[in-house]
Amino acid sequence: MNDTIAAIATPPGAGAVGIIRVSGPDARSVGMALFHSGRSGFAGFRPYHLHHGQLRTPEGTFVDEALVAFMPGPRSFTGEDVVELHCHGGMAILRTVMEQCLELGVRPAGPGEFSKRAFLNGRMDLARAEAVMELVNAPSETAIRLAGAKLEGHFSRRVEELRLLLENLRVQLCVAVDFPEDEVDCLAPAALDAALEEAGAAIADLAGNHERVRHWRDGALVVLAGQVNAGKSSLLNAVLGVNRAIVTEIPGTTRDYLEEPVSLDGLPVRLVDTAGLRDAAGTVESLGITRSRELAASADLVLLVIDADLGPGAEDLSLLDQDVPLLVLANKMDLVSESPAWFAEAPWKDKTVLELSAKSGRGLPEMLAVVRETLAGSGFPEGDLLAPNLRQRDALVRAGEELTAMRAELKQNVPYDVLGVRLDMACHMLAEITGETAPEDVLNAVFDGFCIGK
Ligand SMILES: Nc1nc2c(c(=O)[nH]1)N(C=O)[C@@H](CNc1ccc(C(=O)N[C@@H](CCC(=O)O)C(=O)O)cc1)CN2
Ligand SMILES: Nc1nc2c(ncn2[C@@H]2O[C@H](COP(=O)(O)OP(=O)(O)OP(=O)(O)O)[C@@H](O)[C@H]2O)c(=O)[nH]1
Ligand SMILES: [Mg+2]
Repeated sequence: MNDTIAAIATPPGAGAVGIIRVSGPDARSVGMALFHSGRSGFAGFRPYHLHHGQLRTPEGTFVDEALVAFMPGPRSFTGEDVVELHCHGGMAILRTVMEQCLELGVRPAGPGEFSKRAFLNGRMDLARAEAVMELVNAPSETAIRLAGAKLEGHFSRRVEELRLLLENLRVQLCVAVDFPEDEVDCLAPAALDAALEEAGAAIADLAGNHERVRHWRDGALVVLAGQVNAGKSSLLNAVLGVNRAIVTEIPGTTRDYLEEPVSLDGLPVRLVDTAGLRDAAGTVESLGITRSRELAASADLVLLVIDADLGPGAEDLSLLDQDVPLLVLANKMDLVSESPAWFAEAPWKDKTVLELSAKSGRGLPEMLAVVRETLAGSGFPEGDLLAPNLRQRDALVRAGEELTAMRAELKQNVPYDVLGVRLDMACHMLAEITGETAPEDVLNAVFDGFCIGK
């Protein structure tokens, strides 16, 4: 933490502007060494101001025209001195500037190292650092809102509340151990059990939000499956409004699956077109079909596409055996004059069968509305804005398990001082969420998942 780090903070590729961030004790001097102001009166960086000038090598060779900002610690993103070099956004330029920084003794930052420094310098707690990354990776507007609430600290505050609740209980437990004869103030087993039940429910509720908002946060996996030639790829194209997938009248056109993000009125969906199912297929196609089946099995919703005119086949029936929500799409309705007879036959008569035509677009909006309704129910759960990520959910679950175990042991008259150990453990798990106490391996696991420059 005593050295100075730098990284390209903007994505690779050409852009209008590309930023290199430098953080650490030498940030200012590195900036000063590279920067040359055009102004005669320039006497050094003014904090939080953008200075216009040139970046040059020590030999005086021009590297780029740039804007440079200096933010002195501790009032900076990392809490250390920070210099930002706002260059032109070209990879060669940014690499050259990076090389100049390294010449000056700066070390290239590892993944998440800026955020890790911000955390270690007390600029933000662990859950908020993770929220920054969740914000960057947010696939939808709703995901932005979820990450935003976390970044603002609402989630951390709720976890803190719960931890204080448990710590308060811990104190009462200690008092009861130390003054067993003082019956008035001592925590009776029934009262302890009730308190544990209440805290456990609150923790479980918060943990449950992870799953409740999953579709909104990550996007639901919706898989187009069914026999060859049913019109799966045509439907993908119709939904996207562009000819993304190859469509031909030849059965077995799609071999590899194809995933595209779609927003259904704000609900993010990962729509996947798969290789059509059939028996007699070549090696490549068979491998594709295996993937189709795997995808259908892991989907949040399968859209079973059936050629309305030809009717379902054995492969379509095989998809019904899976324990996955499924809608039947009777495609090519433009080819039939009325609802085909197979609609009324088992097992199809028990299924939701939506009539549509990828060709004419008929029934498409209705189908998308049903898909959205099936996945999202009544809409975004407003009360569930405090959504733990996987790591945070697991910590909550483990804290909850300690409370459950405590209640069982309480029933078996396990002494309070022994129960106290479990309560300590539950508090510790909650403290790991905000990073109040977090072992090095927890921190590394969190920040290693970040990108370089973050
Ligand atoms: N150019 C640039 N844009 C950026 C960032 C950045 O580092 N650089 N950010 C990086 O992720 C995000 C903004 N997050 C930031 C959070 C805190 C501070 C900061 O300097 N805080 C100080 C001073 C606050 C003030 O004076 O208002 C502080 O909290 O004490 C800067 C950026 C998004 N945009
Ligand atoms: N008339 C009509 N033809 C359609 C419709 N949808 C698709 N087709 C035609 O059906 C044929 C197969 O369409 P695809 O979208 O490639 O079918 P697929 O299910 O992706 O086929 P595979 O990739 O082989 O599994 C093409 O000739 C399409 O033009 C429709 O709604 N009406
Ligand atoms: Mg296809």
